[in-house]
Amino acid sequence: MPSQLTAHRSSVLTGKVRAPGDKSMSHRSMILGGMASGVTEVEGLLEGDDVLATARAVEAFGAKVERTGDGKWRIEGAGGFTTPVSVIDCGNAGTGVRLLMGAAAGYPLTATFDGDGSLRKRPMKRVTGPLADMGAAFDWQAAEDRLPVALTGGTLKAIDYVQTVASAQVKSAILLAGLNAEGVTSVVEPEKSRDHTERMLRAFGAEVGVEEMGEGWKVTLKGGQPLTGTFVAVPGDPSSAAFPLAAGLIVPGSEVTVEGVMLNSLRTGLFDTWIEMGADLTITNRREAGGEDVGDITARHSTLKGVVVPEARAASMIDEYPILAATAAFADGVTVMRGVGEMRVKESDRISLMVEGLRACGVQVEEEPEGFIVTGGGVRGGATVHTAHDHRIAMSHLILGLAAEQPVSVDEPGMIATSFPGFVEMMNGLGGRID
Ligand SMILES: O=C(O)C1=C[C@@H](OP(=O)(O)O)[C@@H](O)[C@H](O)C1
Ligand SMILES: C=C(OP(=O)(O)O)C(=O)O
Repeated sequence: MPSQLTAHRSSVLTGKVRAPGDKSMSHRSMILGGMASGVTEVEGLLEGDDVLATARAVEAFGAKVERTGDGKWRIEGAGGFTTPVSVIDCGNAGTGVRLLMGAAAGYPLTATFDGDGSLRKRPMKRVTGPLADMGAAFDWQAAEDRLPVALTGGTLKAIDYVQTVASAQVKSAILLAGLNAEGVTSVVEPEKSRDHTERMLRAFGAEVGVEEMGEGWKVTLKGGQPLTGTFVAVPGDPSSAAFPLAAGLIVPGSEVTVEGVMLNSLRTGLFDTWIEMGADLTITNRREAGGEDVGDITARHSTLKGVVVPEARAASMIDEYPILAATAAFADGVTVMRGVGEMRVKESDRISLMVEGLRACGVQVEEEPEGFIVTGGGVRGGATVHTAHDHRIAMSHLILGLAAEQPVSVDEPGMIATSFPGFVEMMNGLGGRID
């Protein structure tokens, strides 16, 4: 991958593509496969750097992990994790490290978790706090709340945990630890976050309870339930499908179809928002695959208008605000994105980097502590955008560049491979010009 990539104004994008496998489900299939007894076969796994780091981690914890074909993996779990011989390096993946810490906490082992420069800046206490309440011990190696950290797991007690901000990573870490805790663990969320852990736990043979509570829910899990290896078919990632679809919406004359996209309603907030903005987005061939709703999505070039995104929708599209902001730059009027303070603790401070990048491209943007407001109406481009090691910041600005007046460049494009290997080839195959 070159040290910089540049997107040029492109004429028309057309064609059908398949999104890479869902990142959330791919991490979970590896981790649950490693915790389970017996063989788990996975199809459609996202072979991005984040998930490959999780695969290596699961192997280090004692499972046999083998690639058997394109996106096809076989995991032979040992029915639990054992002490690894070296540091567990989770690379760039918040999901990987947080879920792995939860999974590891319930076994009698010691492990040190680390990650790259971006992951070392992200808060970990949101997960280690509740895990410590359950009985795990944490020793911060450099600074409190930051990787690297050494975990000592063992006998855990169930907790009842009430989240203030909905986070699937926190919920999942607690549930995975709860699997090996004494008693019934519960997690209450103010709004519903993605439920892939709950669904996959059931597929591996565990019972998971769900009780509706206002806008959110309470998830319960009894400790001591064994997991048995199973078959997991991973559908296409809606968070990745968002990029070619966005290009279809903003490049005049375009029609882009992404096939096999997961349509779990806890992941589709962006598509709802685009439709409210007037996007010509159609879903066909709805079906069920791998325990999830799946469909093909077609995006045609559209005249978009600005909207106020409901704050309650944040959890269902938290990773999609950067690409929403890029499309909002081409809309008529103002798009208001609030209640998204969590964006500041992702691979980068995504609010501040989107504000900086869009402004450099001539877009009017206002920054708020927990959100940002984009005034659309055309994009000049003609800038090199700093991505701070963040794949979604890089891809969002490259898509913006396909419809901007002047080219848009991004630094550190190698990070795109964490979630979307083949992104550039896919976009160019549709008729885009990224080089
Ligand atoms: O559980 C998951 O797979 C994820 C949860 C989200 O994070 P939070 O739980 O921190 O909101 C999301 O941003 C991340 O990309 C994937
Ligand atoms: C936030 C993301 O991932 P993670 O938290 O796993 O690093 C993302 O992919 O946008």
